Amino acid sequence: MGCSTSALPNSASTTAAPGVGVGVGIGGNGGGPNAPLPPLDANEKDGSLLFCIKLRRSRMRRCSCGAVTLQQQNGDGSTGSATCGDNIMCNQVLLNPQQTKNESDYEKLSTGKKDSIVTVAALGNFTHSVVRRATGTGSTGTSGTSSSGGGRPGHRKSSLALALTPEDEPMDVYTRNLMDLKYPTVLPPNPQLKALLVFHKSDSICEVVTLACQRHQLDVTLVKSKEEALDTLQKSYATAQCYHLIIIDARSTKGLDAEHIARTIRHTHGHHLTTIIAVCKKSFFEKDDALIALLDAGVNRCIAETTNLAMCSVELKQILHSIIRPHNVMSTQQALYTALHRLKEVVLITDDLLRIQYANRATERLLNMRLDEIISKPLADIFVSDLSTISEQGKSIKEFDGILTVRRKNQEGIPMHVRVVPVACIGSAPTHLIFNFDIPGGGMDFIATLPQPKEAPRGSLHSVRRCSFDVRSIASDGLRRTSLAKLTSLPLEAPITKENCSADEARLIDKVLEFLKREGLYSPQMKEIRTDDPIATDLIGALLTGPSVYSSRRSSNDSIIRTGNSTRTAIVPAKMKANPIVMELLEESLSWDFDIFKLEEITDYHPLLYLGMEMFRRFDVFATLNIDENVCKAWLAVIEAHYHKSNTYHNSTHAADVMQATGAFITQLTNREMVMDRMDEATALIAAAAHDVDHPGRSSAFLSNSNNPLAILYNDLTVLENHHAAITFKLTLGDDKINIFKNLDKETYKSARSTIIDMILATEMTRHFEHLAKFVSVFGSEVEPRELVQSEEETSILMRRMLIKVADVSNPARPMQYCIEWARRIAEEYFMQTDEEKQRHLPIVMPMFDRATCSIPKSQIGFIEYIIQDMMHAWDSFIDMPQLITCMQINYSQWKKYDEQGVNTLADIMAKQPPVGNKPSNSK
Ligand SMILES: Nc1ncnc2c1ncn2[C@@H]1O[C@@H]2COP(=O)(O)O[C@H]2[C@H]1O
Repeated sequence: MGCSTSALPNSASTTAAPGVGVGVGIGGNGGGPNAPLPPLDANEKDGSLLFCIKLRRSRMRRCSCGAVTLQQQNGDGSTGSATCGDNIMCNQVLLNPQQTKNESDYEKLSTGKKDSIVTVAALGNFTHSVVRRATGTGSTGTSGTSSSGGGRPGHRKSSLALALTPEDEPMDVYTRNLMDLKYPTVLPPNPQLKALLVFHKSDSICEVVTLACQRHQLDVTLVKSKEEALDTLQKSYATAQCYHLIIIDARSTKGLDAEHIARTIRHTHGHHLTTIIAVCKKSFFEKDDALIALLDAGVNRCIAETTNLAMCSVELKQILHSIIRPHNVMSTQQALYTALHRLKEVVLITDDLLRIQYANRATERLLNMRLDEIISKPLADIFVSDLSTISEQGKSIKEFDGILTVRRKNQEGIPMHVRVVPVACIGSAPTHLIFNFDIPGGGMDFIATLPQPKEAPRGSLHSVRRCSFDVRSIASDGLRRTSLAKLTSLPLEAPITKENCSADEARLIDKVLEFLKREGLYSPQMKEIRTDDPIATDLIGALLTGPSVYSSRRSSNDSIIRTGNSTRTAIVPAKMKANPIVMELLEESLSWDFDIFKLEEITDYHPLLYLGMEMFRRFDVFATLNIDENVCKAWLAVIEAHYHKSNTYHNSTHAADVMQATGAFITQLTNREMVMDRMDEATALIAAAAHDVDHPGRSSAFLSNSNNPLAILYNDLTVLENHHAAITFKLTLGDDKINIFKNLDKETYKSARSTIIDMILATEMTRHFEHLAKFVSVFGSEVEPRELVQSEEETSILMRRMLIKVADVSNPARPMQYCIEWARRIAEEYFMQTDEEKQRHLPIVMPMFDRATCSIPKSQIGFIEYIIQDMMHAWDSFIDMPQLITCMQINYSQWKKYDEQGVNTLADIMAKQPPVGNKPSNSK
């Protein structure tokens, strides 16, 4: 007789009968009473499998961490307690707290007669030796039996069932079938294990350790110093390899400082789950201080030196089973946490006292708070509703399901459908409560940070909700239905249109159109520039036209670009977080009415550094690039230092402003479930931060007209943007301390670089209409985007280009007070260019931008009408940010009013403004 075993993989069901005979059955395949254990397959070796095990109670003990472990059967027949291996996961755990279905498991174990036998279903990494020790059977004494009835034909049997001798007492049977396993686990990785041996010299001990590793098929690398060890680890990290086991010679501090090495490794990124073993002198085990110091430094286990290969091999085997394998299992938690974090649904976990222990990204968005503002807070702080029912139900392990009102940071209350699931991680009382939020009716509109104007007609947000970023479906679904009319009515068209033709011909024409589009046939004359409006003509002409217009004019050999000064020193404020005013302001850093000028002021003209770090943090850029925060900080500081403070407009505040808009757009895209992946977000933010770096405060046309070396270098083509992109990479790659890309693998780096360059080049205004028209024709078309462009990647490129373009010139769509300040800054910069052109007798690129005569309102009206308006409508239709349109319209009306009132000069306009730094009037 024996146990019937599970019919399905990774699970077991038992129907153990009283008085079962000695038996070890695997997969329900009958073995004779003395049949040897069949070998475990790969899954069984490394996976977390459900085992059905019958055990004598007296051989079990409860470990201090709450798990039930085995009592070991020593070779001499005595028993010893199985210990809780490394305080992370119990050694030879039979039932660990997370794996028990309910508390009765433990009760059954602890209350039955001392020597009765229980059958437990345990999820773990058991091996034959563990099982043998559990049952007290040696390799010869075990025999396999299994019931024939338990397994379903056709299914792989992977559970291991054990039973004790027939003379054992009747069993207090606890039966568990596979359905009891409520939550499936993620199978851990099953890698080829690699060991790094750090031995000062290759003596006999080192040799034995090496042989023992090889005996267990470990791939061994031997190094002789701390530096070599760290270098090897660094290299392995960069090539996505890893060492699972590091064995350090700790016998003497003369050769190697094992404690220091262990501590350094433990603090190195990616090594929190690496198993570190110290080989110590036997004498160390007589007093504990040296060993404890090693363990405190992060060593998992200290083993005694030996020249006996068998002993060393057994020791290593134990380490493989009891530490490395559980570590592998634990590493899979990262996958679960990532899934949880990326979930669109709001998930929040509290402890039993309702203090928040975990919140995913969706929670941050819902509450409009950062993680560090959420974690550890009492739940009552974020709920308006009374939580006593939840507490009560939680205590009695009952789920709660009801409507509660949650309070966002701005005190706005939102009624939410909340489900609360209590979980007991240790013992029987719930230790944690899992909160899952829904909006009644399913809407997610609460996430919008600014009020939506009533007049903006919108399709339901549901219509554009997607599980992942899929530009094609966005275009074919929400965008097309809600805003197609608006988009297609834009005065932008492909050069050829299809009329009166068959569907096949139309498709062919579309293909041809796309081909033509890529040849850059969209031209600046797509919108006629009114000749009676000289300011608009000047500005728009200068922005949209390439250098040829001016190339025939006279030039000068002077250069305005300061060359040879590529290593500006960047000052990184030591304690960025220390300034509470900055921190408070940055809390709003994703709002469209964010006050960038105040940030400029309170950071002493380092807005890019502060805003940049905030954006990098909010969008997990450190993790995405696998880079230390300090490298990012240094990078931002250097990039910021290469923006020219003397420019009134193209300085680091503009870069920070564009980065802020980029962050706001990414958030809005995510809110509408058009999710960019993490690398897309990171590259977009990097491109935004660097897109105008080292801008000389003069236009490309000016550089061409003045024979500036950059214009010569880039043949008058896209001069500034080429320079911004090139210097970004020159600076970044030129100094390891700021190289934010250094940990990316080759392919990822290549792709990130190409995206960043493409985005920076897209900010060039001479191709403005080309980019806009492509965007509109792809995202506003009746035709599926896939038929218009070659790949999803191309569609995504069009979207990213438009994102940075809109961010770059979003100032006319900012709240009025900011819009006016930006207009002042750009006008001042244009005036300075005109001043210099006059002074140096260069062609005057925008004669109307003369400080003595210029009408600022007219220039802004022209800029909005010709450049901004269509683009904002197209972008708003795509991402649904009606506040862009609202602000733009208010600003436009204001410029019109100023124009009518004859308020023209900068001085007139500024006299009418409240000082910047106060909240704008049209932001809410
Ligand atoms: N408010 C504005 N008024 C006029 N021109 C602007 C305004 N904002 C941006 N621009 C121009 O648009 C250009 C976009 O690319 P750049 O940042 O290189 O340079 C910018 C300015 O020349």
